[in-house]
Amino acid sequence: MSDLITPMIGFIGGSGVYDLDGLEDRKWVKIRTPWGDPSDEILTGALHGVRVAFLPRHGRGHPTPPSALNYRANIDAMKRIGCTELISLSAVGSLKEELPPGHFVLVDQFIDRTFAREKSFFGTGCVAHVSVAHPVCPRLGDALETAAKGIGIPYTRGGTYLVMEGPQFSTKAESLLYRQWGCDVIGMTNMPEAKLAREAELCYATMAMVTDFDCWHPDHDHVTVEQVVKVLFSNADKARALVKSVVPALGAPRDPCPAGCDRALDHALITAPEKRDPDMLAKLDVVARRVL
Ligand SMILES: CSC[C@H]1O[C@H](OP(=O)(O)O)[C@H](O)[C@@H]1O
Ligand SMILES: Nc1ncnc2[nH]cnc12
Repeated sequence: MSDLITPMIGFIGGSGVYDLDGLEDRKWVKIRTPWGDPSDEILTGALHGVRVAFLPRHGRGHPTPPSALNYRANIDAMKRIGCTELISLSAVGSLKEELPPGHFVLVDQFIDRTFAREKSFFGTGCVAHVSVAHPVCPRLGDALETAAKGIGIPYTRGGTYLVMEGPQFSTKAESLLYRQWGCDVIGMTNMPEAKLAREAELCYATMAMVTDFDCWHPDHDHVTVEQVVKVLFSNADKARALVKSVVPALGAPRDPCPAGCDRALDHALITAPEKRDPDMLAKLDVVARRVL
């Protein structure tokens, strides 16, 4: 029989979600990582006795744009503080008429069009290739779906999130192309975040919260921050309600992830032990501690 895991639920709050209310024993904690500093201190506490950690992705007050985020430090810091699973709360544009502003999408796939970011904890001195064929943990998806249904949030289960580099919004030609590709929503942050969560063997899921129709839409010739912010704050209130509902559902001691997210590195390392760089291994102390 395997040892049970006592979960600590990590939330990465996107645009509009800079704090969590209702936590017992609230404390903002500074975490340093071998990859540099995360976006901000991490808020720790408990909800209904379940340990929770929260990181505002862009920092409190939103000082950091998507391309300048230290995604490696963010994921490492969340694991270092003890998270066993990560739930991202993200603002997105909609690429489908049937996903209007205010709608939530439990995305299950990503197309990564980012190009100016560090995308892996591994590299020269310790090479690893993990599978991201299924980047979202279905167990977290089930819990988020039940919570969304329970509190009456309009949602869709399943969808593809196109991750663009930004910070500018898309051109109309790009937006139309992504629609042809069958993408559902568009944003700037969930890659390489989801890939890094997989490398760090953390279960990961995103609740994508639609703020606007991207510029493909006949009624939305331009996306503007003003337009986005109008919807952002009511979405953020729903997201905070979602957190309160999903945490108790995920809090019980559990078996290892049935989808294997927490064993992603089992067959990923390819560098021979005698060729591994000790400095690199030292940096991987938390991310890859189970296999090194
Ligand atoms: C303020 S709209 C653009 C911004 O919002 C999304 O970020 P996040 O996923 O952190 O909510 C989007 O990806 C852009 O970074
Ligand atoms: N239309 C859009 N494009 C990219 N990122 C977004 N975040 C919110 N709306 C967006």
